[in-house]
Amino acid sequence: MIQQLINKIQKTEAPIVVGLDPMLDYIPEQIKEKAYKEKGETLAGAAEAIWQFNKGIVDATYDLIPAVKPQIAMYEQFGIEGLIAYKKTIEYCKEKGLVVIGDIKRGDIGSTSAAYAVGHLGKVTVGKNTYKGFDEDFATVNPYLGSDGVKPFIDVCKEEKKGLFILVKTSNPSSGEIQDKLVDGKPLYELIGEMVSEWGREHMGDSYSYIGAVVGATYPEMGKILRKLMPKTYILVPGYGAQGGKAEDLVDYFNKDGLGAIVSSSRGIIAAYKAKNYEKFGPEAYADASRQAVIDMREEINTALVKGGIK
Ligand SMILES: O=c1ccn([C@@H]2O[C@H](COP(=O)(O)O)[C@@H](O)[C@H]2O)c(=O)[nH]1
Repeated sequence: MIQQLINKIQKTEAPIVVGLDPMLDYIPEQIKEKAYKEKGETLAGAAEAIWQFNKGIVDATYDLIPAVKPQIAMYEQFGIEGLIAYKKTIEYCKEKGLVVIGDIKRGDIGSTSAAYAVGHLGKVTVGKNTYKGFDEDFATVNPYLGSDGVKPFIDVCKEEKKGLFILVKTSNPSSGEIQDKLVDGKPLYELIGEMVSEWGREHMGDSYSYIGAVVGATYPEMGKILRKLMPKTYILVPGYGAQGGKAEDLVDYFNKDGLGAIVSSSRGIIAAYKAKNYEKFGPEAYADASRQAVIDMREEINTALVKGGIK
């Protein structure tokens, strides 16, 4: 799957993931009204609204991008109905040829991680039958329970030819409270980066490992260090746009081959119609605003890569 992701990045010339984080506040009134008319102001109504909203965005952007990253929390808040919308979104994105990165941030003791891995990336056996649960292509994993929490995900990825992005240095303001603490004289995120690189060495695709890392766009100095520490690791870079990450800060997350990083933006794309730059589109044309925001993000990143001597 890592090579498929790379091929799509090269084909679209867009090292970009669109984050599908459909908060009700971002969904235009006409979509919510229709969904509530059909299913009421209920969890089912909310789930219908987020599904229709996602569908509009995917239809408007799928030809420009390699991948999407649905954030499971935005669906889980609506209970089972929300999870059905999550699954429908995954299936639809795959039909459209997109790679799906499930932002699930799981990780637990070994036996529980194994169940998460099966449910999201693998197959479960029921009597004589086997079923795929959510069936994302990649999942995000929290490694802070240690290797027994990560290994079950790696085993399923090997079996299913899928991949992971393991949290190394997250984009949020307080990530340093834990992740920057010195352990044996080194920041914890560097130690985790070394572990991810080591796991990746044993699980290589053609040129990059299918065991990737998450490094936030909001910490470019650390991104530069981690790029060198994990040369064969694909880096998922959240925090672009709404959290303040800028294209010119991201050049050092890439390798000289122009690959090695994929930048994620959620609110900056899906709620673009609410931003000043795109307000001319209005809520009716929210999906066109998202399309324009993807085109602009691609241009910003590629221009920064050219200026930085990467492309
Ligand atoms: O370090 C991390 C890891 C994951 N995320 C997730 O990415 C999106 C960011 O949304 P924006 O609207 O583009 O800010 C969201 O789903 C986070 O849970 C992250 O931000 N930082």
